[in-house]
Amino acid sequence: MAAEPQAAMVQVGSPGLISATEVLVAAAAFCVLLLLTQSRRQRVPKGLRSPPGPRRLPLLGNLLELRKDPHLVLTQMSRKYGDVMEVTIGSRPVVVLSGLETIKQALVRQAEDFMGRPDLPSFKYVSDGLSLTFSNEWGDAWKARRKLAQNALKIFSIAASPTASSTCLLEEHVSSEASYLVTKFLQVMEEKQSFNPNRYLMVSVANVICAICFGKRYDHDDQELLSVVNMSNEFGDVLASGNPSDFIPLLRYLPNRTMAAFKDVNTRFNAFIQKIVQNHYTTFDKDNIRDVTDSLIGHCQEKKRGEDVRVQSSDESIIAMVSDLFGAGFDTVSTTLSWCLMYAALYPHIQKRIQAELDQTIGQERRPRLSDRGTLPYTEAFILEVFRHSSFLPFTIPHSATKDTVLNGYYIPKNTCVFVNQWQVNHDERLWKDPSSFKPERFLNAAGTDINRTESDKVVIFGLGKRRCIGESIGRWEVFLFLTTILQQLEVSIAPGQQVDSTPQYGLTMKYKQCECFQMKKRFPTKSSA
Ligand code: HEM
Repeated sequence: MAAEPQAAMVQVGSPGLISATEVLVAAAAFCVLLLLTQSRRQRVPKGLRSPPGPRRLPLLGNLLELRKDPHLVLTQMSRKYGDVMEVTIGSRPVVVLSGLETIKQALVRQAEDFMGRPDLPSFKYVSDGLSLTFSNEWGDAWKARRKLAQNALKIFSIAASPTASSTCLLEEHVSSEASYLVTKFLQVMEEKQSFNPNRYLMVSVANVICAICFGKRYDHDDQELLSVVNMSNEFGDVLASGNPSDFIPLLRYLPNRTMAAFKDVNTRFNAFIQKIVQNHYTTFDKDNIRDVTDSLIGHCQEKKRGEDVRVQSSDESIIAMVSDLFGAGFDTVSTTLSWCLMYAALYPHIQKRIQAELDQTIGQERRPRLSDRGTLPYTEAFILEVFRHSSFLPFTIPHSATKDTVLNGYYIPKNTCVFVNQWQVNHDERLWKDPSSFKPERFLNAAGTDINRTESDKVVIFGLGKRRCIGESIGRWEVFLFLTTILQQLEVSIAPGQQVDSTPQYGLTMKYKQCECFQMKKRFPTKSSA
């Protein structure tokens, strides 16, 4: 017997079901959308093509396919459609870039064309739309603000310390936080059989960026700081590439708990930063610039007196810049370190090799220094492999085309949203032998004595080009110093009988499922902590 046609299910006029008018309106809306999509496609200039991509459903586009682990799904699709492909999320076309060479072509060689940010609704909530990172602004004023933030950050982190020229402020902050962290881990181990180190990692790393930006540190039990660092997951869920609420306009008008929670998180986060910045304004002394916040306030006041209106920064934009640096500065570094500890625990033989290198090069008489970088090739190779294998930032923050442009022969109209798949590059079989295996030695030269720079340059985790992370050096240095300080003193393992699930959970930064399953043990009896 033939199946009943779908339309027969619609009981015209009966209460609670779809009325004939509604069916007609829906059909009309569908046709308009279809026409809009068609007209978009017809706008491709003669001789050019739109990027290829999978078939899409009306209204939803490819949303259903991208619901879970979009970085993996898009990697799979790129094998079929190539390094420049187009998917549709809701009704919005998104160009997805894969392949190291294609990504370099877009973000480095055609940097101006691809340096924009899309006007996604969630991005507008961050710092009330003034964020350096998420606002869809990239003109001269924005470039000047990015430079300003970069300079302030450099002066209060990696530039030589004014008190001790052989070191820098970052080294001072990280060394003391890392030593405190080791003591804290050991204290917790005295009370528990096993524990979750990530809470302590997050506070220690947050304290480093707090010291740089605000000139202050918090206690590990400080409730205010804990509530702020705990917001990072809520940020990461909404700001991750492909969040449906950003792409389906209808969802914005429905009661939407994720977006409501996101607004609330932003309000609380802004209030935290605003309070600190206000306090800096009250105690500001132009002859004693204490930290990044002071430096930005000083610049703002100077510009108000000066005539260079083009790069003037408002007080609100200062709060936004500080929020960006603080937000970007702790979640990324603490997530890297939490992956480092997970890999060290999962691969004890690799951990032992790092410790042998540390013992041989540094010994136990002194703590690791930044100047030890370059003398610890295996440790450096391990960190590179953690970046590559976890690819915990699977996509950069979404980009957008700043003008109509052409990439690899494909036409990409102005304002197209662009996803850059870092995970794909770091697992591309064309670039890596056995990409799913965790093997730090892939980054060593044949003699095992140095990093093979050709290999290390293929890892993409900080983005590339004009939007490349402005905290890259700080991030790399912090990870090195925290990790070496921890592994020099402690043996990290998974408690016997405990199950760990190290599957990354999709987000702006991917984390593994938190567990109270780590054990740490002192490697040597206490010696000097010089
Ligand atoms: C391991 C540590 C880190 C990683 C893996 C990382 C990675 C990234 C990535 C992938 C982006 C986006 C690039 C793009 O959209 O193309 C980014 C942007 C950014 N990062 Fe980082 N980051 C790290 C640490 C830091 C630190 C420590 C800071 C500040 C202290 C920082 C500040 C920023 C800022 C302000 C942006 C926005 C740049 C822009 O939009 O122009 N990051 N980072």
